[in-house]
Amino acid sequence: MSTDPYTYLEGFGNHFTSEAVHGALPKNQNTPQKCPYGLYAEQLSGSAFTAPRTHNLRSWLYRIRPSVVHAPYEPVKSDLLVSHFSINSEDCVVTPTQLRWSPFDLPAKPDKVDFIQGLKTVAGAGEPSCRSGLAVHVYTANSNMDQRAFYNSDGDFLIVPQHGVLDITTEFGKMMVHPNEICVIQRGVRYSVNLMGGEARGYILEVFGEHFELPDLGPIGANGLANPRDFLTPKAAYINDDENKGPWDIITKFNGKLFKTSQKHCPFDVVAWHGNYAPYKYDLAKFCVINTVSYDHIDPSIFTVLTCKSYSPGVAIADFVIFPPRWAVAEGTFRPPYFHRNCMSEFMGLILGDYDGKSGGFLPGGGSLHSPMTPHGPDANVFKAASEAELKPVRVADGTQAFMFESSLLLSTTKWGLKTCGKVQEDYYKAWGDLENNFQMPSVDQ
Ligand SMILES: O=C(O)Cc1cc(O)ccc1O
Ligand SMILES: [Fe+2]
Repeated sequence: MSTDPYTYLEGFGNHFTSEAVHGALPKNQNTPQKCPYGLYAEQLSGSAFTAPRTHNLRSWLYRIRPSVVHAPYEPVKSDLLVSHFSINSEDCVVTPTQLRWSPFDLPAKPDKVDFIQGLKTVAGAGEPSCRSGLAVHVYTANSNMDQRAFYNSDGDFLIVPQHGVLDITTEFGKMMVHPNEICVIQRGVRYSVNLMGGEARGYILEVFGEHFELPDLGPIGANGLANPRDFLTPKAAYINDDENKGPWDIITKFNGKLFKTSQKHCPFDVVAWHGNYAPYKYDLAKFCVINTVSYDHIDPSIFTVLTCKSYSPGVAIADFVIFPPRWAVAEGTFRPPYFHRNCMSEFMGLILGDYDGKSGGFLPGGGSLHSPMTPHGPDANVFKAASEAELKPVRVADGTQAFMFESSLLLSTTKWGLKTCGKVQEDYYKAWGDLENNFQMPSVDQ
């Protein structure tokens, strides 16, 4: 069990209420003439005011000062962050080549790099101003954000820590996120990340248009996969300026570029809040795994934790899929991932251990990208071993956690991702080179 000093509100998409001080939420209304205890009321919208109820997201924050009390914004250099992936963009390259990255480097000491300074974009599609598309980033950091806070104006971040524990202070309260947990911090929410172990590395899926939802369960029924009650949202917690003197830097990613403003007061001064637009975390070990109990390899969509839907039924802008520890029992079946050519883009990462589709080269903190219609599948060693394995029930993936960001969009790779990071394995294609011609012509008398 990982240690977490904080307590949370349980449930996915609930209309929560949370008070750090009893009586701080106004009774029966959102905007009273005077809020309790002299607080200011502020609404944070996550959807158009007029979005249908099923998709309407907003929270009311009751805070010591409204967020608007700050200096003008100024640009901050942020060359390695990319959010525009058009074919003409100077920042990115398109290639159908199968790509695999060795683990991304942690910052070299004595450089001090915090969570935001350590963000680098690997791939993506679309762009935020038209609210369409996604980006895949990695973060590598070795210092706390301290009195720096961040909010993303472009989209929601689904953060997948691979190494190091993130102690995240948000406007809504505090969350501790360990490797093998994930968190979602939505567009507009302010937060600051401190590192429990001194260093951290992980992956981020950013979606520009819509928000993450639990996948529909169809014939699975009402239960299973990621169960709603296992999602945890912070409880209201605030810092009063008297305890923590400014100035604070507030950084935002706005249409792909970073901007900074400063303010004298702490942004984490929300004494109470209510609503259904709030960050959350989820422990991947709680995933209720469903799979075949008879034969054949089931498509990895059966392991979807969260999805960001497009307007086309059943087609995701991005799915977050995991490959959790489980029993493999399929009879008469080639059990690892099959050879395939997918109309979707598949970016994969590894949190812990190894992945049953590859016999080496895919390591924790690294990644891979298989683009639309680009062939891929088990490497030659995995194919041979799984073709000959005795098919008794076995535990697979114990002590491991691989994941996939799967998108219906074609991902471009950034120049940093393809070249500057220096982590692309040029010989990745050789993983399949030893797959032999095993064809045996039937003899004429058969
Ligand atoms: O390519 C991969 O390793 C991901 C994947 C896993 C699987 O079990 C089936 C299809 C698929 O794309
Ligand atoms: Fe695949």
